[in-house]
Amino acid sequence: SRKSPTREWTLHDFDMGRPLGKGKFGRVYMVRTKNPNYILALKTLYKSEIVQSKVEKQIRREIEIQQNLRHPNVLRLYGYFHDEKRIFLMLEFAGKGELYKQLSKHGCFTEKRSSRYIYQMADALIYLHGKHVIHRDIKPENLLLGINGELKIGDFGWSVHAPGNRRMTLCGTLDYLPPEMVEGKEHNEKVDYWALGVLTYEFLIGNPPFEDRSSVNNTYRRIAKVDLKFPSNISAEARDLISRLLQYDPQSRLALTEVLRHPWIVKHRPRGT
Ligand SMILES: O=C(O)Cn1ncc2ncnc(NCCc3cnc(NC(=O)Nc4cccc(Cl)c4)s3)c21
Repeated sequence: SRKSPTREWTLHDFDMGRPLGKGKFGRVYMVRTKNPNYILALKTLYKSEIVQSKVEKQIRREIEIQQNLRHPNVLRLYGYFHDEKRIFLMLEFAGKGELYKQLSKHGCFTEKRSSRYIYQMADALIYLHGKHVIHRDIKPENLLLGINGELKIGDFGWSVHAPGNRRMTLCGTLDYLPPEMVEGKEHNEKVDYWALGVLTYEFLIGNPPFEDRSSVNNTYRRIAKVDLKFPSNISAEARDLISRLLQYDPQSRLALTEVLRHPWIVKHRPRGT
């Protein structure tokens, strides 16, 4: 009895596998559908916690947005269902797990590995922005790796349809916020361009460019000032790309199509592509 994507799913449709990790709102399990045997990741979210944290609207928006996305570097959300206590997100299983675990294990990535990830990010962002979706929460913690090491953007918990200017209850790291959001101004998809620059920096150096572990206010100040410094071992091309993305003025940030053609990206592409 193949389930049509729209028919109600229940927990009985799955064989439970190993836990993959636990997030703030619940655990993620590797599961398998019964017939046919299809592997996926089941994220459980407790309704009580969602209500307490007032994120029910965000979850609804995430489900509405992510169910319509189809891109090799965007984690699929196949569907969802709920029981009296929990909501379950049926997600594509990312075979190589969380990218940030690799980043903390290695400290930082090589220029070749970083460049290939940034190419995939730019390609996915062109797709998302083409559908007027701003991710707004690009950071290593929200990136996963598919079975062949390909990057998958997950967790659209903060994504919105452009343009957004909702005051973000700032939870989690500020390191990826652009000046316009730090200053509470209206923002558009160019916030993802800035985050791509921060991500490139963090892949290569191992920490984000404006980090100040001692004070949140200093991080704000360094972002608003674009107080950008590079260690000496970063190639000139990498510095060039990062500097063209970390521009104070959103309109001056390098177009994503230009990122795909940037020398630092092209030189590390697999041969013949
Ligand atoms: O789980 C791991 O620890 C790692 N892991 N390993 C492999 C693997 N394969 C797939 N998915 C994984 N993890 C789930 C990634 C997510 C995708 N989408 C999400 N959405 C969300 O959390 N939304 C959300 C929650 C609470 C509030 C709000 Cl506002 C929004 S979480 C995997």
